[in-house]
Amino acid sequence: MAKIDFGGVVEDVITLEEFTLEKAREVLKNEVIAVVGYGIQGRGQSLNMRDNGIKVIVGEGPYSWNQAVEDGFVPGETLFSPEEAAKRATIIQYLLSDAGQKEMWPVMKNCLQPGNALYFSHGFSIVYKEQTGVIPPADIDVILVAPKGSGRTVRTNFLDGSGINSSYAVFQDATGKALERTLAVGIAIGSGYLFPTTFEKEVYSDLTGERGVLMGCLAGVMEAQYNVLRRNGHSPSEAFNETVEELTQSLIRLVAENGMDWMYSNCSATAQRGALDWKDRFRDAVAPVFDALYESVVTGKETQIVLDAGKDPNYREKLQKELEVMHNSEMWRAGAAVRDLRPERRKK
Ligand SMILES: NC(=O)C1=CN([C@@H]2O[C@H](COP(=O)(O)OP(=O)(O)OC[C@H]3O[C@@H](n4cnc5c(N)ncnc54)[C@H](O)[C@@H]3O)[C@@H](O)[C@H]2O)C=CC1
Ligand SMILES: CC(=O)[C@](C)(O)C(=O)O
Ligand SMILES: [Mg+2]
Ligand SMILES: [Mg+2]
Repeated sequence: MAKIDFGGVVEDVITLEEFTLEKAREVLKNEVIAVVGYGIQGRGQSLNMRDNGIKVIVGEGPYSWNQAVEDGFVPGETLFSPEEAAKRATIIQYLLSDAGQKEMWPVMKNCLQPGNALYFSHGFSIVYKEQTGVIPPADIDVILVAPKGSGRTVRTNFLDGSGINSSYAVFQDATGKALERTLAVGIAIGSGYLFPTTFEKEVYSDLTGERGVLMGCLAGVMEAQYNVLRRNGHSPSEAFNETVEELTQSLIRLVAENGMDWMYSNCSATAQRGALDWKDRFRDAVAPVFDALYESVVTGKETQIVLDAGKDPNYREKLQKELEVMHNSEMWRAGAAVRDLRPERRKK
């Protein structure tokens, strides 16, 4: 394992150089991998494995069956019902939605043979077992590889050669081969490197991150700034440009490239002075919200909300409506018009 110094803390990382794709193929050569759930992650991970020369079958219900067929999975050969796929496999990648994993568990647990590996991309089902009832038998491996990105990017980064990083963990090692299997599948699904975690650490950090900076907080602070500009007489295009477009088209790219101070040092002295002065005020204003969020994650309130929502047969429809409200808001309609004006889009 490579030892990498992360800001003064030395951590282990598995790189592609030490666990090569050839090694992953060797480890997996006698395994049959079933991806159960052809959603955003299931699709990205199974297509990458197939392209990497790994034997993979898909288990899916009516929801994304046609998508799997379109992607070249053949009913009765490489595409089955979730139950049938799980029965045929030695490594079962359980990639139904987290609520779906709970619902299907009574069926799924009867499909598992001694020596199988049950694989997750999230610690949800295992860590919140009191809520989900997902308690695997003792004679199988229970492993995790969690790509740190959308399943859509798991696929597009693979196709453009950039890869994605993932965390990995072993919860239960029944065969003595759990770690080797984990790393092999991690590389096979297209991870550029893998860093160790536990199921618990993964789920706590993931639920916090997506509710926080990555999605919830991001959308919230953008709305707040857009609204203040609009209330003070700025046009939608000006408010959107100053809140979102400049971030995604310019400044966040500099952060991605070389860090926050790099972005700051490529902005004006005026901007730097003000941003440095306001940064701590924003940090301190949201800190209590982040404390409340972490608490809500650890106590299981967040996962319970997700599971309760999943029980509602009309939930998908309701979720779609909520996203439509966002889509149809002035801010994001202004955004669509701004995006259409990007020079590279107008050329097409
Ligand atoms: N979406 C993402 O990019 C990421 C997802 N994950 C994790 O990967 C796993 C899969 O997530 P997604 O791909 O987002 O899932 P998803 O929400 O797209 O659902 C995947 C599939 O589950 C099936 N499904 C949903 N509810 C079901 C039910 N009640 N019974 C039977 N099947 C049902 C559907 O057929 C769907 O195709 C989850 O554990 C998630 O937390 C991890 C990293 C990122
Ligand atoms: C993409 C990802 O890793 C998330 C945001 O945690 C998720 O989709 O659950
Ligand atoms: Mg995540
Ligand atoms: Mg997540």
